[in-house]
Amino acid sequence: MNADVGSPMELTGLQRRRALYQPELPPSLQGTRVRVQFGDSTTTIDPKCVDIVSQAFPHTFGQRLVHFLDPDTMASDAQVIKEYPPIRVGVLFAGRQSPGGHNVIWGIYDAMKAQNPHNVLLGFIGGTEGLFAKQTLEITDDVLSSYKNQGGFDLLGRTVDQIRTTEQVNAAVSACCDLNLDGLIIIGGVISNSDAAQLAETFAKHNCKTKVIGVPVTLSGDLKNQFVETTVGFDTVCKVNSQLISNVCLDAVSAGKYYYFVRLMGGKASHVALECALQAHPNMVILGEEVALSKLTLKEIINKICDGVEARAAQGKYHGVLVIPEGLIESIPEMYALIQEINNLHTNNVSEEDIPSQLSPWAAGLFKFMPSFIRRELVLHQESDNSAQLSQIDTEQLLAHLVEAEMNKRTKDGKYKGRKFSSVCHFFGSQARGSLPSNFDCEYAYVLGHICVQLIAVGLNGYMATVTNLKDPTNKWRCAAVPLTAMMSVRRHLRGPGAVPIGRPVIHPSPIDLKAESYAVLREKASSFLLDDFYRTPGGIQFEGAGSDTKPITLTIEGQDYLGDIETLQDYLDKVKTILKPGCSREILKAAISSIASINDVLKVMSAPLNTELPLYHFN
Ligand SMILES: O=P(O)(O)OC[C@H]1O[C@](O)(CO)[C@@H](O)[C@@H]1O
Repeated sequence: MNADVGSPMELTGLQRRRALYQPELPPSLQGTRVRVQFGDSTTTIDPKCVDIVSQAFPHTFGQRLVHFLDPDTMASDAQVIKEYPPIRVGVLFAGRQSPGGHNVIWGIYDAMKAQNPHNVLLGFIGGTEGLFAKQTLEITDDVLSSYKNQGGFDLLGRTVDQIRTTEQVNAAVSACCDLNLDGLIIIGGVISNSDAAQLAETFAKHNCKTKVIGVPVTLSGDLKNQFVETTVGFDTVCKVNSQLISNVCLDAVSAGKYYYFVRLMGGKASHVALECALQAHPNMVILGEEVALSKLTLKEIINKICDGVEARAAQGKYHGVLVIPEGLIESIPEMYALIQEINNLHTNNVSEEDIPSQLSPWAAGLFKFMPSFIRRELVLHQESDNSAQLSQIDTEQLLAHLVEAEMNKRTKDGKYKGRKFSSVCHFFGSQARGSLPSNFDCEYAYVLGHICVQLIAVGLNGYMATVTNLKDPTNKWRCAAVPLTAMMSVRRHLRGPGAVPIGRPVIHPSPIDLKAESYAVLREKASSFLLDDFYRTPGGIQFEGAGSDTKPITLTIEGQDYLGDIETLQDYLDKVKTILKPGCSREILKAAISSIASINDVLKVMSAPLNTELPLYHFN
């Protein structure tokens, strides 16, 4: 565990100002009389897995959905939380760092103190290992003061995101019993929330009083389903990465000599890459989900990139920006098969050094074809969910290396007559993950913290705190809670009726929906992105004034009533106001919005360079 955890660093002027930002609460959480309503009983998101999940979670499966009611909502069956006897709650960061995590703790603390000043909140220092070792820090106003609205997870730190083995689960149970906890709040992504479900089941089975609640916090944005719209940290990370990508784009076009290969952290799914591509408009983006669906081989991907380089060279352009998700490597069919073989060898305790000699002949052939740096990275020890360490595999360098080789070959064969291809590689991971959180993440996290405390007060176990309608202003957010088992499924071997479930039920990362509007928009723009250098500069995160309340494009596009929602576009319109004729009023802006007929029009406006004339807005 890191000795510096919990020791506040000196705050800069900006940080001190950020510490003063007070997130808002939606009406359903304001006041002392919070009301909840129980909705339908749940099964699981995959109807084929109902039996297997219910058997694995006999005590916590099938619980009902919970909704927090606005003060003016009439509901005769609403349960009013009237009494708040003193409680003791533990909280830990169980997943990877994600901006906004500290605000979950702040939200928990404020809600607990509002309920009963005698409530005690204990933070586990060092995440899961701190939980097993009962290493706690009592959260107080003083402790929190320099962590409000700040990035990082350094108030408590984290270690290994796993509470799974019998030994680990037993240690967690005895920590909660010894510390006499009424609630345990686990902050993290799919892995941590799956472990939270298991722990909740164990507590229920042993009639333990501790209630386990999960909070969706991961930069990857992949804990997303019919109940969870987005995760804490995704917005900030996409904003920071989009800024970095757009900086790189402007640098590329300025010098006209490099191709930048940018890999983005974000786990197996490509949510971060999709959002950043919609924000910054790089020349090319290759998403893992589309590669997996089309079963594109590594060679086909390289040819696709080289064709793009050639097409640009035909226009006299020798620069460009390619964005890929870190999960791309696993989506390439032959690489997936190789990684699976390596994972199986790890599971059988074969050492990193011995893995190459134990691969099957075809896998050994592919492994040998890889540059030595990739070979070294592919055999690294696994993540806590037994998958490859995606952050450690330099896929962008592999692509740059193979593209260069192919461009040289095309030159030699006389097919390509342009200038020599030159690349620069980047991996954007911790640069964004350690950022000051956006207003959206600050608020979302703080609200989730409040929900957790209400759930413990009602005595619920094995739930995740959720908020929907996030594309709208906070006063329209809908607070709720969903049983963790409702999000669980089991991977199946084959598609179709003969599919056999394998493995244990967990919450799986959700891939990008290739039928969704946001992906359609990206595809529609692909050829323009490739050839026109249609770069967009979203700039740095804004904390105050115009732009400070913008939400992820993917979130707002997928929101049901996006077109009718003036607030969502307002910040953007504030920015383009500078190009409108003098005297243009707010009413005219509103009229302009209501005249936007289709999503494509909206996106045309959003992607237009800021000095472009927008006839749509010239009303006076
Ligand atoms: O910083 P680390 O420990 O390499 O973790 C990186 C991993 O964590 C995540 O951010 C969350 O699981 C992944 O996107 C990424 O692969």
